[in-house]
Amino acid sequence: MADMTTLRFTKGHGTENDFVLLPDADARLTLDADTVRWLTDRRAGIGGDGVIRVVPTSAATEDGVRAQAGEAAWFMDYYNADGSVAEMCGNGTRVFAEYLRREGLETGDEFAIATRAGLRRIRFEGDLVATNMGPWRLVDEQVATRDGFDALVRLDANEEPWSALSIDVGNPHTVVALPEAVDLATLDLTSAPEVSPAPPHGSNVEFVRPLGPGHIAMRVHERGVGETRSCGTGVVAAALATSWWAGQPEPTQDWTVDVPGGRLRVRGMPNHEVELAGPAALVADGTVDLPA
Ligand SMILES: N[C@@H](CCC[C@H](N)C(=O)O)C(=O)O
Repeated sequence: MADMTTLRFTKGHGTENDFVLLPDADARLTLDADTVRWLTDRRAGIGGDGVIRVVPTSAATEDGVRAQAGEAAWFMDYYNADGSVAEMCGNGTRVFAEYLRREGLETGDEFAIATRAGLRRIRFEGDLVATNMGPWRLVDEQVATRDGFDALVRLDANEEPWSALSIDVGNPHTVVALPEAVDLATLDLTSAPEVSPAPPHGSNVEFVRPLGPGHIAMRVHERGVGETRSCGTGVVAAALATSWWAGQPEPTQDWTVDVPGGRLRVRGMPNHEVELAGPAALVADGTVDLPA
């Protein structure tokens, strides 16, 4: 359990991917998996897809995070609902940035935040928050270049697997090109899709349906969570995969990605980087007493 019993929290979401934010300016909070699971429980706790600890970058325990302290004052310490630690969360970056500004911890329209996947640059753009998601890479470039796909995914052991592409955007993703005959809306994502070859650290899995030029719909099964109503890194991976399959390895147009919780924009940037833009909302503040 954490080393204190009453915690302040803020609840926020980005396209209904929802998080419990825990301020920890003094870096006194140690989160274990039980505490995270309890906080994210939608019946017994507060409820959320993940927990974000808001902590000074200089106080992070990981060397790779502390190394970002010169450029980013605050570290987005991210946990999935099952208590596992994740490298990155695209929707989380916007909610985290919105929180930092509301609390006066950052004051400009542009600043950087620290994540386990490296520095992420934030830009406020009207009602939207844009995050430079950094560089991305194909997990198996050789196979992906030759075949367009490098993985197989199935939801049901009795069905034929679907072709997929593995992309790393700071965290692992497997994007499925859904056959036309399959209805995206009625896919059963209640259990984790089977991915082969099995990714060494698991994978978030996205299911994509093209809707028109530069426009796709997506549903996602998140590693460490289950189906969520949005996943920012997943949206980026889905746009990159669709662009790749269309013969455009570096996206030159904006992609609009519809998810059950809303709409996000993906934009190719110089130097093989990609930007994600969308809304961020802080909806509640309170205190919570952790069970003994
Ligand atoms: N919802 C996030 C991704 C959160 C982490 C993910 N479940 C993982 O384990 O990699 C997003 O918006 O990117």
